[in-house]
Amino acid sequence: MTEPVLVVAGAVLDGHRMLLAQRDYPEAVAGLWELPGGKVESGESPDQALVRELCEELDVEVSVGAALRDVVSPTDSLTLVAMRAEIVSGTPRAVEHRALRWVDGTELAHLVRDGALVPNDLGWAHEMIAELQVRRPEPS
Ligand SMILES: Nc1nc2c([nH]c(=O)n2[C@H]2C[C@H](O)[C@@H](COP(=O)(O)OP(=O)(O)OP(=O)(O)O)O2)c(=O)[nH]1
Repeated sequence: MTEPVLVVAGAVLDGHRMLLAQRDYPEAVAGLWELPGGKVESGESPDQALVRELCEELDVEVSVGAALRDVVSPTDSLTLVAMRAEIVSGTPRAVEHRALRWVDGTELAHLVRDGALVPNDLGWAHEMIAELQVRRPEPS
């Protein structure tokens, strides 16, 4: 039996906001928002793969933190893990995506409500909405 493909995605955080990337392909998910990332290659750890993917896709260097709670297995052949990350150098730009945007917990909740997130990321979205709301600064 072939091993499932492991995909690692980054919950890139800056204070109370998280970075989302808008897919450009395939057609079924084009225009929907996801956590940037990609497939772990042979010989790589998930952390190494995430650093490489975010360099390729966003042109930034990141440090990788803790994984999100849910591991998503939409099919027998695909496993998705998401890890928190912070940018240590560079300003993200959409190298392979249609667009990028930073969202706070409320904006992320609205994207979920509107069906604008890739379906496989919904489990992570609920975890991140709660986390981003806690990180939100008190109104002054
Ligand atoms: N990157 C990423 N992929 C996701 C997410 N959710 C989700 O179901 N996927 C799926 C879509 C694809 O089947 C697979 C990863 O595709 P990808 O196109 O990002 O990966 P990649 O850069 O390594 O691949 P490729 O385009 O070079 O073939 O995981 C997510 O949040 N981020």
